[in-house]
Amino acid sequence: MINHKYFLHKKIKYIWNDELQMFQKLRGLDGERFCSQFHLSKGHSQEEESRWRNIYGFNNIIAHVTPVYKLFLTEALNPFYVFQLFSIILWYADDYEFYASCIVITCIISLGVSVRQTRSMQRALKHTLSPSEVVSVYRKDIQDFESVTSDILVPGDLIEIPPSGCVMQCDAVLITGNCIVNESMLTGESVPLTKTPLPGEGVFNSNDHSKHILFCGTHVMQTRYYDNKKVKAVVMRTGFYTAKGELVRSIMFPKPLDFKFTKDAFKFVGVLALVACIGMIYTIVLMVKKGESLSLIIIRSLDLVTIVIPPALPAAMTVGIVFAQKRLKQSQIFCINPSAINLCGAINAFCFDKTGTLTEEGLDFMCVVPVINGNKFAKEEQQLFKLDKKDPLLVAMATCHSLTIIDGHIVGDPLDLKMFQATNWDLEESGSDESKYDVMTPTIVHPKNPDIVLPYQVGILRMFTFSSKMQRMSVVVRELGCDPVHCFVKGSPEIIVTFCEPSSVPCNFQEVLMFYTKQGFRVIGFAYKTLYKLSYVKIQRMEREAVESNLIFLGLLVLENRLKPESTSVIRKLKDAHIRTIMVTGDNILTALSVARDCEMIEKNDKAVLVSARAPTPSNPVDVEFNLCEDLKHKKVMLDVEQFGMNHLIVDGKSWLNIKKFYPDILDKLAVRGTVFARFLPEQKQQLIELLQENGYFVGMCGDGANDCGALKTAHAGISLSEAEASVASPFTSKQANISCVLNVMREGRAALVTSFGTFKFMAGYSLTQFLSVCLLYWIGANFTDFAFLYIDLVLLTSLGLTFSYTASHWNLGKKPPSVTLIAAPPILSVIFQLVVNLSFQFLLWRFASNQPWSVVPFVDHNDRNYRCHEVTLIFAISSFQYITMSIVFTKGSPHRRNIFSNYVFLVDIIVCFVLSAYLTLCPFPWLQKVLELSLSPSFIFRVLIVATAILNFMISFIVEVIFHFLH
Ligand SMILES: Nc1ncnc2c1ncn2[C@@H]1O[C@H](COP(=O)(O)OP(=O)(O)OP(=O)(O)O)[C@@H](O)[C@H]1O
Repeated sequence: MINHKYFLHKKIKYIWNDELQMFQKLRGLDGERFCSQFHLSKGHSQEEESRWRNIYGFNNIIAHVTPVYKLFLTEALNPFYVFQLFSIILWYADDYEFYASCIVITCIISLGVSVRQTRSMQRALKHTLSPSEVVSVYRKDIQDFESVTSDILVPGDLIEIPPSGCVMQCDAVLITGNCIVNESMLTGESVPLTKTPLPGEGVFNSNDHSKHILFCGTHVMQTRYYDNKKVKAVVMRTGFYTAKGELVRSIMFPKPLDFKFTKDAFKFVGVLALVACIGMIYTIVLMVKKGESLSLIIIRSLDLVTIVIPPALPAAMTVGIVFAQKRLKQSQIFCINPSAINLCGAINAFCFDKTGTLTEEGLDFMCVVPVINGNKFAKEEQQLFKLDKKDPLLVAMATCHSLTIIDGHIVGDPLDLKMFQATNWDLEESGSDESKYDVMTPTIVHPKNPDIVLPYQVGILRMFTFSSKMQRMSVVVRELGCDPVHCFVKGSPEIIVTFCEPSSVPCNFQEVLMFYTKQGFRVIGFAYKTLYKLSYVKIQRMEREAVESNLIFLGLLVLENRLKPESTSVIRKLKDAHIRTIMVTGDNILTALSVARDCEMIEKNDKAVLVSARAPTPSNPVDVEFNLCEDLKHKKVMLDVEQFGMNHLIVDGKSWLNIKKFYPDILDKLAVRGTVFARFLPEQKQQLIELLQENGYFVGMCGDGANDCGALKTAHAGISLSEAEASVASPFTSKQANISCVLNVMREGRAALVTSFGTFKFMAGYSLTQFLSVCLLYWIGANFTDFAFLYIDLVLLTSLGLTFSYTASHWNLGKKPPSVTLIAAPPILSVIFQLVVNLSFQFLLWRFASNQPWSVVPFVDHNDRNYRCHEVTLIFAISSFQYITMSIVFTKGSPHRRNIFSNYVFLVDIIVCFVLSAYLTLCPFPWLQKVLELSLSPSFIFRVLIVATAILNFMISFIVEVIFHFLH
């Protein structure tokens, strides 16, 4: 047994590296190594395996359900409860026994609730994790496969993937055979993918070779290998180091979000601590002057600290998030990182993927445009049966895809599926009848209604899968009984022509391409070449570059990709809310522009300006052009983005790359003004999001495919449209397959954010006013009674508890009357009143929300600090005066002094209230604009309600005062 120094952090092991003299994160076999090493792997012997297990541990992802006592202890040690404990001791020492006892009870209850919540979350997570399965693993020592449970697997093991498929229990590199997998857990995309064996040469890189990796938790639906040989894979990562492990870790330990609001909240708590210090000094000076005992001075001054810093603040601020998450779940939107919900409320730019997100996943076949006579486009053809069955373009469409048959149905990429259906050919997977071929092929295709005498069948011998980064895929095929093999390549037309002999590309290629893309069609290019005397083995060894070179251009396939019906209205609503909408897509720039116009991202009368940039040359040191898209031929060269005013800039991936490299000073402007970013590679999508974030935007991203993963992860709020309930790709996953989930997420985000703001203000205002009152009372030689504290804190807490879920904030406190009969009345009245007010506020909020979702938020403009400050000041003022009024009635001081003071404050209270109401409703000049803007929104009603609540509370105070007067 090897002993190694290590520590575990969030389920990941960090091992001491003697050479580097530092701890290093443990990795699987994804470190630096050659691809050939995987192919040469012979697995482990049992002894080797136990040595590896000593380092990597068992291959299981276990989410433990922590015992209650442990959870209780862990929770009790959290600073909030430690602070509470300190306060409770202090209160007991200060003879506030009853109050302290009540707080002990509430603490125990709230501890119990949070322990229960954590346990139910842990149990739910545990249920989603599947138990270990039996796998067949190769043993070097016995030179054969043996069945073992998956939890003993270690990196380097050679395993067999069963023909009927399985759920992967580890990350493994495929070395022989093909696998059809569903990776929705990983990418959100539920289209079956074909995984092919790792090439034999080159340096292994887990990102670049992801098409050859079977990821843990993904579903292998079927495997393929010739002659029923075993499909083998080498285990690369196990346990929490795998893709599924990463997902579970991201649920268990969500990424802390760097949100300004949280930072500001912490800063504010710092300010409160400062206020507490000032209070302490004030108390010490005051009490020393009055000649109080040392113990009393210590207790009273520390007491102030417990008042100023509200210990329940962090807990209270998350309540809005909990409710938002629940409601999101009801609308089939799942969230694995709840703290991202608050961030959604601050989003001011939203990026959308095009295909499958704004437009339908499925496509409609429009036509093909074949090339004839060497290099001329023929007329477009909509009826493919008119083409000869051996026409290379038709054969390319029938063979160049990654379709497969599962449960008797042809499945795969929607584009491939539509293209194949249009050919009216049949697809057969290799089965019993493999004798037809000199070598066995996994898939054959042939025209429907085959010619019995001279059947025409084509076998697909090799496939290079589609990758967004390469924008193409290719196949090597051979006609049954014939020698030559054909290589067919299909992909984005711009890329395909770069691999073609220039003489085979029609000279009007750009014009024809533009003709279709301008109308919003999705255009795919085809090319091919023929090779002779290639054995099956040679074909299997061919490099992708050898297949995809010196090609002959075959023609174009035109498909229609319709807009989803919900897209336009959602985009319009986002624009109404002044949220920037951006399209970032892998498709052609003109197709993207046309879709952007259709969904009104670029409105009818708006101008779109195409930005194209090339590398500088000595004669042209700044080669950047800005062309108005309506008239591409008329080149309008300008160098300053500013000159285009509010026009929409559109740019493609190539120009973006050049701008990034050669003209970085205009990159920021481009990101800020750009509306359509087309032909973007997955990493460019991510770069754009990062750049927007650097420019101060809170960015959301909605996408559906594997090519959006990076962007979804980087965005503040990534929403993945997927059938899976959770994917590692993004914090949010929506089962609604359209972008209306964006509105839901943002609405809930805004509501949660407002609740957090409100709760924060309430808690801070509450503690500050209590602080003021107590300071005042110390000054007049009095303090709250035990019951007064209890009443203030508990009534408040009760009303808070009842209304947390619904309201942003509330500022009213009850009033303790002098006679026993009236003691209960104001608190009950107050709670009922608060409840009614808040429920009606909630009702109004949601009523308005459904009609005009974007006006519900008081903080429409988050950057307007003045506006926020004013609001805080107002509410502080109201609550302070109310609090002071009430505090005087509760004092332990002489009734005489209390009365005089009470009446005096009461009067000031009413005057202030009147002034504030007038200020709120009439609003002087600098505010007029804002108030008018807000007067239609419930936030205005909310303000009126606050004032009304305040007035009613004063009226209650007044009645109590009158009764008090009569009683004495
Ligand atoms: N199955 C496929 N085979 C060959 N080429 C394809 C295939 N699917 C897409 N392409 C080409 O590759 C390009 C890039 O594809 P990618 O999936 O990155 O983006 P997209 O689907 O066009 O758009 P979006 O990013 O909006 O989803 C496509 O525009 C198309 O020209």
